[in-house]
Amino acid sequence: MPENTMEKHNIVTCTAPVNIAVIKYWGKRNEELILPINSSLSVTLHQDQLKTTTTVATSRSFQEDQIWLNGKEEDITHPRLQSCLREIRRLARKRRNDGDSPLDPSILSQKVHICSVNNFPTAAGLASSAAGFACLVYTLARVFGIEGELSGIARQGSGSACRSMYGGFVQWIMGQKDDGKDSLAQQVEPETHWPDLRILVLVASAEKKSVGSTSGMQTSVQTSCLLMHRAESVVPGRMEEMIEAVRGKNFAAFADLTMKDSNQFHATCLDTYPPIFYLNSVSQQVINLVHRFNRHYGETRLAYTFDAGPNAVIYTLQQHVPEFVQAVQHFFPPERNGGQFIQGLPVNQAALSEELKQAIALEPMPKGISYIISTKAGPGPRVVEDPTQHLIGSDGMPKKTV
Ligand SMILES: Nc1ncnc2c1ncn2[C@@H]1O[C@H](COP(=O)(O)OP(=O)(O)OP(=O)(O)O)[C@@H](O)[C@H]1O
Ligand SMILES: C[C@@](O)(CCOP(=O)(O)OP(=O)(O)O)CC(=O)O
Repeated sequence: MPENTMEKHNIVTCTAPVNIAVIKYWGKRNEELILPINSSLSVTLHQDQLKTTTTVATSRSFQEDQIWLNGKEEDITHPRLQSCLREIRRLARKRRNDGDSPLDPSILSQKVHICSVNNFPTAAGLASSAAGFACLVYTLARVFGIEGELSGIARQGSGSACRSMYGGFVQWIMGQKDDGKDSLAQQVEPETHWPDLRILVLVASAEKKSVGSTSGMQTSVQTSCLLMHRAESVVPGRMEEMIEAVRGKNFAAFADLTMKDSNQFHATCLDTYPPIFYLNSVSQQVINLVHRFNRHYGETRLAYTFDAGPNAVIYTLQQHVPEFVQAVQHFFPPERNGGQFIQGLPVNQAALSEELKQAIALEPMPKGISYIISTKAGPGPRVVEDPTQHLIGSDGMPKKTV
């Protein structure tokens, strides 16, 4: 690498959030463009707890495009990475040709080095592909001087990634066009809209999952008639109801829809042939716990939702968090000397009443849940201004600490 590499390379670092859908995306009508068979809606989680950080550098001295993910070099020829790179370079070229690019035009002929880390387990059903591709597209756009709508490009990395381009409450409108130009994410309400909403990620397993979302939903589209019914006759109405519940901060309506939609998504997995099982016995116990907790109080105080894995994500209001966390600790007793059971936003101590314990009445499952991440709704992708945070060093390679 020549000594003057540093002067010559452009470098930008950004972070992007995870999102957890409350109306699920499952099934594509176009695999290559990643166009869904139904609209979906999610909450963007706060980056103080869960985030991807990505640095992109360009230099005349780089021989080829390269990517390192969590310290390991990955295959840059992956079609979805190629789609994102191609679309960003295409837009950059268009800006240059239109004469409105602020950039040194030579950047368009330069190769990129991309280095990315997730501060949570990759491919464990914690939506790493969503944060990962949102961060990649956002960072590339900054490097290549592109502004404006980017969710349509993030979508081509991973469908759910388009929703991570915005903070707060976000819908992905499925669109109708064959070229996908109208299949975009849109913010419904910002992260400040519902300040007492809390999100708890119950990590049941940080193992890599058995059936990935991409192949799982392909088999579902091919074999499940329940999925088609869901997409055509159930989701359109639910989207409207969910937007209304979010806008009105109606927790009971939000929570009931969230649970029903998660259950229907897992029902379509069971209706897939051969069936796909993402929930395990711990997930089922969490479902029971939530319903019994709600029944005891005669109102919906908690909602669960599960993506393509066994980890439960709980939506609740701030005032119910301490008691729920106590209940989880009681029915899933953690390892004595295990690490911190509750990570993220601090949770106050609470007493667990005998009445509630008896109402829940589950057989305890020791170590069923490894830890809980406590978080809330948060903002969309951000540029990191501090140059010491770059993941790529002055030699153009990932820093040793990455
Ligand atoms: N920081 C990142 N930058 C770029 N790509 C990433 C990043 N993190 C993850 N990915 C890509 O996403 C893949 C994991 O996606 P996968 O859909 O299997 O799991 P998931 O996103 O954790 O779960 P799900 O989306 O089903 O909730 C990785 O193998 C990698 O290709
Ligand atoms: C269950 C889900 O999390 C599925 C996410 O699927 P992906 O976005 O990971 O799939 P691809 O588009 O094939 O990359 C539901 C959701 O996030 O809406």
